[in-house]
Amino acid sequence: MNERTTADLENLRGLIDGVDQQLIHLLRKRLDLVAQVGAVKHGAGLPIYAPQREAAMLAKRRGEAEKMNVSPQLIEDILRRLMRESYQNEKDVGFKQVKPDLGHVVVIGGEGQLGGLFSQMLTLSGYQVKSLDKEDWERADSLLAGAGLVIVTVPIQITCDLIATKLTQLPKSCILADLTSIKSAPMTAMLEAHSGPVLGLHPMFGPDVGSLAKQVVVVCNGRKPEAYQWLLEQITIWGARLVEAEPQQHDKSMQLVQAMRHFSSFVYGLNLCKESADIETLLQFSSPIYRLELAMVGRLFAQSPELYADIIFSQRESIAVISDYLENYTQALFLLKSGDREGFIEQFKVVSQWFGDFAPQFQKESRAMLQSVNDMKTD
Ligand SMILES: O=C(O)C(=O)C[C@]1(C(=O)O)C=C[C@@H](O)C=C1
Repeated sequence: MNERTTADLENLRGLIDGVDQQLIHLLRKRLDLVAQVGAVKHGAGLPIYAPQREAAMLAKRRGEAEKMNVSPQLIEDILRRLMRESYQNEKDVGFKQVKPDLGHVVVIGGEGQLGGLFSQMLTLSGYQVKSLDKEDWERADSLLAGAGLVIVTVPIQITCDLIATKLTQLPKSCILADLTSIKSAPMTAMLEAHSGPVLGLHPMFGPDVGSLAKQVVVVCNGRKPEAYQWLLEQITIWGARLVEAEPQQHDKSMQLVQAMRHFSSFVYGLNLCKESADIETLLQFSSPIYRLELAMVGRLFAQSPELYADIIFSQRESIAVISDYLENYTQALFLLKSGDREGFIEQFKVVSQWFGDFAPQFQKESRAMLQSVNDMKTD
């Protein structure tokens, strides 16, 4: 680089630094305003996530950006990232307490990760939360006495047994709820053990989400829904979206969404391990989609094996779903072994048609994800 080029670059980079510094000031200003919005919402009991406001704001900013020859997608990406920050910050202000006269809440398994998250959200909403874990059963009677809500969030294999043996003497008006990732068996157990209000919940997210904004919670109505409407409202104020489902319908979907998905990720990892694949090399040659896929599989093995075993082994019906997958794999492999390229293309077209409009929609969504993966690269 000659001296002139160096000087020009230095000058321009100095100006860019100035603009970026102004951005930081603007971000600070926005965060302060969002904190004020958070306080107003907290007072009024309004949900942290305001989809209509977001849609209207994004549409306006996109239009304004376009007029100034700035990519509309760029401003949308930036604002979406900023709003993620808003959810996090608004959460820390706390939430309106929908049911101040509830009495205390007992979270059975409160020291677990998901139990901890719900305990935190309830505490941020002004409830008195007591945790009942393995070592606390001796004092269970005193912990449970006068409870307005009991939430069960223990490993799946012990959930039903625990409900049936330990939760038969709850106060009549107490709400009994669970967060188990299957719903039929725990719902039956809860309805048998307790004659008061019963509610099945399945949070469709892991405990590491920063906030509940936009996250989905599946709701299975058990008994006396009028008694627990406040809890559903409370969860909505935390920003989550509620999706009602019948327990059987939910469990059937979970065989595909969870058991089959996690099982095939497990086998993917197992295969890489048995093939002694060199991850460093794989990453070196990886396209963003491969890196993302590897990250999705790899993240499984950073978590608890017991948790995944519980999810995969929780429904015997999953075996049929996973066996079907194996059958389809075998048939597809046969196409390859027999050199049936035409057969493969035929099958591909059938599946494309079946995906319909979702295929291009998923392509668009994944493009944004892949670009983020690429942005994260540092070497
Ligand atoms: O306007 C609000 O209600 C806000 O909470 C602020 C804000 C934002 O960051 O602009 C954040 C979350 C909402 O979903 C919508 C917008």
